[in-house]
Amino acid sequence: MKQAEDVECAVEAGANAVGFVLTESPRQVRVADVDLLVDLVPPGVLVVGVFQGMPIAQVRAIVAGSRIQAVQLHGGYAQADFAELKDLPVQLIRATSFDDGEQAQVGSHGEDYLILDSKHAGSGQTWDWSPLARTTVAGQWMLAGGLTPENVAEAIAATRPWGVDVSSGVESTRGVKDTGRIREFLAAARFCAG
Ligand SMILES: O=C(O)c1ccccc1NCC(=O)[C@H](O)[C@H](O)COP(=O)(O)O
Repeated sequence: MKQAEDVECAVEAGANAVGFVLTESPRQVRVADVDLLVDLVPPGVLVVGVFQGMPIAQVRAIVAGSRIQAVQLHGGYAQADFAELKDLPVQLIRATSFDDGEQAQVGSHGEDYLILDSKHAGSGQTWDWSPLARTTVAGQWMLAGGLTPENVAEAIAATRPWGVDVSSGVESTRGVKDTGRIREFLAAARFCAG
């Protein structure tokens, strides 16, 4: 999220977490801006910093000097990278793509949460979730990748995730969030959660 009104909308609509992309992207936010936006996030809603391809020492330096409460690492971060952050007072989220037959395991890299995503983070591309319907992934894992207000209920019913994560599906154009779609997405997802 980049705009105050988007953060406020997500919080009001019942999001459990809000994410800030700190990696090169049309959605990138400066660390200083995250610090301002965090003031809009009440206790109980997790403030997530999203990273990809950044050396772990740099991730660590950014996180240590911020009010980020959880670090979401996309792509090829190794177990050793997660270990580098273990002493920080943050939760760790590992985001990876899922291939049929793979043993997806929450915590295998030392993470607290796992995101099963498309091969292209933040692209809005859907992927074949059907193998997940035949697999039990234990623990706190989230489905992501091409979710929208229109398909999130079906995706939850098919894969039974612990949570869901969305970016493109609640935008009007790439990098521009749409508060109406944020509300619609959260209403649909929360309805499924019961
Ligand atoms: O959003 C980005 O530009 C981005 C860049 C680099 C790493 C991660 C990024 N975003 C992550 C996400 O938006 C979500 O966690 C996830 O990939 C789902 O994205 P989407 O398919 O757009 O809903």
